[in-house]
Amino acid sequence: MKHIDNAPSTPGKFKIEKSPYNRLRLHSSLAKLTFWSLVFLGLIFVFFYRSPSSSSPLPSDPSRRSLSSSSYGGPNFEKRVRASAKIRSRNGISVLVTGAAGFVGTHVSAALKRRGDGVLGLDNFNDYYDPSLKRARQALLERTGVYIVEGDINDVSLLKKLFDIAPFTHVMHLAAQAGVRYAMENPSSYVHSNIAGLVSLLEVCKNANPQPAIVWASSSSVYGLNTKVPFSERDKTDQPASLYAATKKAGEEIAHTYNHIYGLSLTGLRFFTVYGPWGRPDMAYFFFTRDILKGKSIPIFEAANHGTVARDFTYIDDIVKGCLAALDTAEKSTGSGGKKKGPAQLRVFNLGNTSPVPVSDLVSILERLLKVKAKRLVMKLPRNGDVQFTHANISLAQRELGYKPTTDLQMGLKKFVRWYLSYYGNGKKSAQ
Ligand SMILES: O=C(O)[C@H]1O[C@H](OP(=O)(O)OP(=O)(O)OC[C@H]2O[C@@H](n3ccc(=O)[nH]c3=O)[C@H](O)[C@@H]2O)[C@H](O)[C@@H](O)[C@H]1O
Repeated sequence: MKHIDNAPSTPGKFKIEKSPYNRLRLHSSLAKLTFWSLVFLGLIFVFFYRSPSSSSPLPSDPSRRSLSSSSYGGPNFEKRVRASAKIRSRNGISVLVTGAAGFVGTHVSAALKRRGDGVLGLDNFNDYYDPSLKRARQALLERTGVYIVEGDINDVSLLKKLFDIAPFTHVMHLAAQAGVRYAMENPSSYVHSNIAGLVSLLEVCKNANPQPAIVWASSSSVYGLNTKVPFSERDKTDQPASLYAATKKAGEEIAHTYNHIYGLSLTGLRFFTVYGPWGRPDMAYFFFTRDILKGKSIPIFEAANHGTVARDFTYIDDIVKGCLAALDTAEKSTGSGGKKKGPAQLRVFNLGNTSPVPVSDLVSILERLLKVKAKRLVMKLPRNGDVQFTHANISLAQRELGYKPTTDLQMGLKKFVRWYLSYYGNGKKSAQ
């Protein structure tokens, strides 16, 4: 390094001297300079190629979120992937869970692991909301033996590599750009994750041998401006009210295509406003809790003419049961080598609670649980993609999956608040 420090900083500072001795010295200096420059460049090259991309915070630009698959590999990586994906129970399944550091992904991964299934997580740890919460979920899963590979669903070569190492029987696809209102701020992130990401995952699944069965997260938002309640899977879903909803609806159509052409077994689950411990800080119940504790006012939306805005809030444990039942009842894909060999299963289910609750009642329950009066700021429902109400008809899921939600909002929020206060230290530390 000393030689580099001593080297002239600009070529103009070189003085060409005429004597053979000086020429020799010059040649020798040039050789040394070239040698140490190469060593230096080599070190820079090694540093950039070997250092894990995770050491730097992920950029928020979704097109730059994908991590290079060249940074994955080696015997240690493969060993971890294999161990995590290994089935440890009779009749168990091996599941690739995308979005495993997310809210639903963490709970589903833990539940699968608990019953002896093989589980490998995949997550890009993006900064849509506080990544430290995702890291805490990751630590939780690691303790149960679930390894989360840090990578993006758009990284086809990484996905292929994972399928080469562990021939998954199932994929639980939960990685997505969530949030209804954020779609107006960052539309391209929805296209990147919910459309392009889904397609790259399905491309890899269709070529895998054997093809896995896929269960994935659609959304109640596909019902959009529907006014007929409760929402049934047979209802039309051609009036999405947000880009988020439109990308989830597009996902359902893309699923149809891959089922039709390649024989992939696909099950879409329309989740209805899922809440609970380890939840998402961008959701109303979560940031209402934070802001009530801080004494900040909370905006409560109401529809025209003081119309009630309501949601069919669904507790996470009920959703997990629905996800596991969907995996357990999924039939095998029928294709192989990218070719369809026969008709394959294609399903869509509502996973809701079937009892919509007005947002103002949600706030009242939180006030009681937190023992703090909320500063309510009632305002007109902004035109930002929100719909006035959601209400699931779950008879199909009941019949086919044995799905039966058991936790009402009162009980579910009690569990959430208990977790919130323990995680954020009785409100002293608070969610971002
Ligand atoms: O079922 C889904 O598929 C979606 O569920 C969730 O969306 P939503 O049902 O809109 O939940 P969430 O934002 O918690 O707002 C809850 C209520 O509070 C109202 N709300 C919201 C914000 C606010 O400031 N004030 C307010 O009254 C608001 O009008 C609404 O009535 C997921 O975020 C989404 O990713 C997707 O999975």
